[in-house]
Amino acid sequence: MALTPEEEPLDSCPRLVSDLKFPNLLPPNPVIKILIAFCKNDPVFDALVNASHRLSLEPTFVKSAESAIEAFQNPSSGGHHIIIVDARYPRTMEAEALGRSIRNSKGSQHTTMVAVVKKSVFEKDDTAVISLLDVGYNRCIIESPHVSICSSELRQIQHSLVRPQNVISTQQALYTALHRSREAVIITDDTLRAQYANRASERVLNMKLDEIVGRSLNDLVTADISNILSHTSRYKDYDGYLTTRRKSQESSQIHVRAVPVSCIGRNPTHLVLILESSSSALVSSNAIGEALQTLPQGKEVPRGSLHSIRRGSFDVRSIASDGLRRTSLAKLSSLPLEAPITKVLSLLAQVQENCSLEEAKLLDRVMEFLKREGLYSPQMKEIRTEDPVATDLIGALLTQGPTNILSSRRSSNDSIIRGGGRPSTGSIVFNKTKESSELSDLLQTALDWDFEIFKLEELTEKRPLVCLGLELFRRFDVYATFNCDEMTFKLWLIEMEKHYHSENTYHNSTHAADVMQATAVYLQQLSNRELKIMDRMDEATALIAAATHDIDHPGRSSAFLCNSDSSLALLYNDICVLESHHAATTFRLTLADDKINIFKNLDRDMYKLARSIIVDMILATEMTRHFEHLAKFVSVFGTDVESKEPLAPDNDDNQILVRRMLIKCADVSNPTRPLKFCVEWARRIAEEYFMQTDEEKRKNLPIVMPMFDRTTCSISKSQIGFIEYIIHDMMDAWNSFIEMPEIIRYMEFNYSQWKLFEEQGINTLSDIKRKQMSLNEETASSISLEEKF
Ligand SMILES: Nc1ncnc2c1ncn2[C@@H]1O[C@@H]2COP(=O)(O)O[C@H]2[C@H]1O
Repeated sequence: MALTPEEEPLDSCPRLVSDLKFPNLLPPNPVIKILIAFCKNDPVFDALVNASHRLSLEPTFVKSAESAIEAFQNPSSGGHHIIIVDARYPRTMEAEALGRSIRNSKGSQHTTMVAVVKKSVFEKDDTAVISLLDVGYNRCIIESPHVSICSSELRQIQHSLVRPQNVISTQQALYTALHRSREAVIITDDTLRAQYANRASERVLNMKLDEIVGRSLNDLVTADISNILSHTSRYKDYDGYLTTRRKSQESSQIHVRAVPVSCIGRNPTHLVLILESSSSALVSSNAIGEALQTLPQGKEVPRGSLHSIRRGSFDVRSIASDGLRRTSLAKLSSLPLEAPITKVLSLLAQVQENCSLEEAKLLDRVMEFLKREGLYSPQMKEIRTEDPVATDLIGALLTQGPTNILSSRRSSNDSIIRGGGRPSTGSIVFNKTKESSELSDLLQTALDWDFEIFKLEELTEKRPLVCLGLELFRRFDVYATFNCDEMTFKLWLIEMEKHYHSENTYHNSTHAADVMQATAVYLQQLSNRELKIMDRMDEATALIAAATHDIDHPGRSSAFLCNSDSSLALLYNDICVLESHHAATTFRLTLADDKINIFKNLDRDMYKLARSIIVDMILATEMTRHFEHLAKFVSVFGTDVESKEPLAPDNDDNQILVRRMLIKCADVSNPTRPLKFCVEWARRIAEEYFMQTDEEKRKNLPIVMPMFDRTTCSISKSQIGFIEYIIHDMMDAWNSFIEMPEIIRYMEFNYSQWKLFEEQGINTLSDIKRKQMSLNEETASSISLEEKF
């Protein structure tokens, strides 16, 4: 039968260590090295040498105190387990001085020092022996010329002194492990006074180590200590929650596991406390944290392996590894709960274990931010603009839901809700003469960035969407991709355009046609690049989304709809009201009539795909998530214009980012168009904003953008702010992806012109109109903008 390590004879297992119940950390270097410092080779010396050979020790011999110190301190010696010094002749070998020097040398704390003394020393009195012990010798032995006596002495020294020292020496490695441990560990005596604390406990308790060690647990946490002791004195682990007494911070809940340990005797002499605060929990899912809070507190748990001691950690697997918790959390742990952000938090928690207290505090703050909603959404206060018009505009664009009543003005007029503008139901009959050659000439330029959108509006009597749509759908093979005839698309476009409100100055079908045209130019540019970024289905769905992205827009913002308790705001719970309505209207109208159902020939999977792309793209035009979309795009594709090799979207997530960015850039492309278009769009949006403010005043509603008052507003300033805060960075990022430097050139030129206008006092709508007339004259006399750059 195999013997257990404890039962094996010591000689056959020289590295065995007494009766520790945990797996031993084996001492290094099983060969025991012995340094024998004897000034002369007499029979006593010979007997010791023979005995050390008999015990397979590795001896080194020196003849003086100096050479003994040198040999001991020599790094190549690798350290000696035993030093035997001849203390019989103090004049030739100063044993006490040598002992002192050795003990003062680095690395001697685990070396056993033995002095050989004359028999007469023992017989007289023990003062000489005590002096030797006092300077650091562990043992004094009587000189003997007999090998067997020396061998017996050495064997006893080896067992009673060297081996325990070897075991103790390995504690250094265990303390290092403990000190670097992720979990906070505090070891207290049996009265719960801290005797040891590792580095992680600094973070959990927010105290320095020297403030923790020596303190009673009562001073460190709020806890019913008697409750803990009542468990641990009966050799039961305690498992529960304590509240920290954090310095200059709010106190927080920590999970504690107290494990009683007995170092001497039968009763616990120490308690090992394993602490974990919520911020360093490995699994930061709130669901799990809450689940834990609901578990029984201060529960007695069976004593067990090291594995079960680790249960204090919020690691799902270790939590689920024991009794009650296994049953209650088994389901949770088997669910795919880990989100990417959870992994990030977990990695940061790991970093936190090995950093300074200051760094750990900073990481705590970082982790708090990461746990918040809307990671990419800037808070309004972080956008600093001196100009109130820009503040108004950017604030309104980035804010969802009803206007904060405290931050807006109200007029005194009492009135009720404004209904959405009624879509015109007139059928589309083009003026044959206008439609003819001029129109077809214009459509030839359908993919030019300086496409004359307002000329198309005029030629089509404010119905540009159908004409341009048919042209672009043809160019991008949309009919083939959807396996659907041109007539269905024509009827569909007519129906969609009918649901744009022609009375809106900005959000009408000309804006839809303009966004669709920008989308087409971007698609064309992407397909010109070597990279296969968009397939035919991507192109078709992008054009369709652009055509309908503002359908049935009431000419008022979502905030207005929320403030006026409109039915749409009620339907969509004040969330993403308009964009949800545009997407829903697109599908509701399209599916309602087979004659216009452009999806009718797609199989179910294709239809689902097309629908999800279109809905996602329309929703992406919602401005409250502008910075989120932009930041995600930049984080994947960067903004390095110099980089010649654009990154291809290599997965579905990245493909989505490109589509969203594409429609967003098309939606607000007006500041990147030639100046005369840019100015006209600015005039149109300003007029729409003014109408909203007029109505808000009339109806005593909160005023979403108080600065957009037709009597006082500076349109130039609003455009400067819009370009600075919304357009500039987005177009930079987009240009670096698709390489269309003209959008940057136009944007920069337009920006400089708005600055000039502002200096010249060109601010109001009538100022802008006058400016437009002069711009048109300039164009007529063919002064190209390019020449002006
Ligand atoms: N030139 C501009 N000046 C100010 N705001 C603009 C301009 N162009 C677009 N916008 C705003 O940006 C928004 C983008 O989404 P919407 O089309 O819903 O509504 C648009 C306007 O509110």
